[in-house]
Amino acid sequence: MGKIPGSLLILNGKSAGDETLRAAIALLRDEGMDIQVRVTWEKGDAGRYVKEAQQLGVDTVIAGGGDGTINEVATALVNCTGDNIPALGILPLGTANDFATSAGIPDTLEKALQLAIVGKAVAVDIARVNDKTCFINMATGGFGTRITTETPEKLKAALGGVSYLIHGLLRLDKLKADRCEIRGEDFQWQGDALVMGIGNGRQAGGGQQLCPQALINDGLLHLRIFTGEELLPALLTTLTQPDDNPHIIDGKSAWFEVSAPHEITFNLDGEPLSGEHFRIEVLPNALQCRLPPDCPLLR
Ligand SMILES: Nc1ncnc2c1ncn2[C@@H]1O[C@H](COP(=O)(O)OP(=O)(O)OP(=O)(O)O)[C@@H](O)[C@H]1O
Ligand SMILES: [Mg+2]
Repeated sequence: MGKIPGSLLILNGKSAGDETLRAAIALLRDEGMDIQVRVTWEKGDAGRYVKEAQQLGVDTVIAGGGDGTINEVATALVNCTGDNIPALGILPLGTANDFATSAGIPDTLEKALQLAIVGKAVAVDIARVNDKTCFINMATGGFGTRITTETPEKLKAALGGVSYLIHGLLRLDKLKADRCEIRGEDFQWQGDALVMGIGNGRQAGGGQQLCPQALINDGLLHLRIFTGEELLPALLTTLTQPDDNPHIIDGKSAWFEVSAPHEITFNLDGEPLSGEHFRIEVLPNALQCRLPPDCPLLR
């Protein structure tokens, strides 16, 4: 015990049958690495395994899955108390993998595993909504929300990240702007939002760069609102020419408050949360994460 720092991989059950992963782990174990694996079945499992990981005294908890799995593991790490809190490693095995992709996590399984175990841990921020639910990557509301929450599992499996966009376009008739009011430090806006992204990270919805300047260790959240009366022209121009676009409003703040006269749904790292009022705040340096040295999300 103790000579090589241990890791506990929390693997989303959707990827439990991955033979390449089995082989990669066997290889690392042959090289002397101590890796334990736990498989999730439903929400809540990852949180319990993080507690176990802390009791085991491992140095790293690896989130093996998509943005939702990273979210659950990161949230549980932030809620850990004590001084032997493991660092977060990321093994992208989800559909969109927006956080991992924008953080520059290698896309081969072996390299990602290696980085997750021996990469340098740096302090990163997380965001918390209404003092309860966390997101490490992004909160999206409006149009983007409908895309992700309504994308059926089968379409996701068949098309990967692209399915979010295609599925969204197929449902254009159902989309409408969401009326809301948003406040932050030196920021206030009221109107109809088509899509709004509040980012600790940069991209969501399978590659949509909603907060292209966001950094995960600057103590700030970046906000981008896409506005417009007519949906299709606004959507096409906003996605294709982000600069000097009258339909785009940007903001930056350590916190944002979003209020709507009726229930709106935010999508936090791919998981929905509905309500009429949201206070979203950044928790600076909330956890340690093993990231590539040239990670574009670090300042
Ligand atoms: N064995 C399992 N089978 C199906 N779903 C699971 C299983 N274990 C956990 N989950 C659920 O999977 C969701 C998280 O999935 P995750 O986000 O990691 O993958 P994804 O949605 O395919 O990827 P991405 O978010 O990157 O598109 C959570 O809601 C969690 O409760
Ligand atoms: Mg997900």
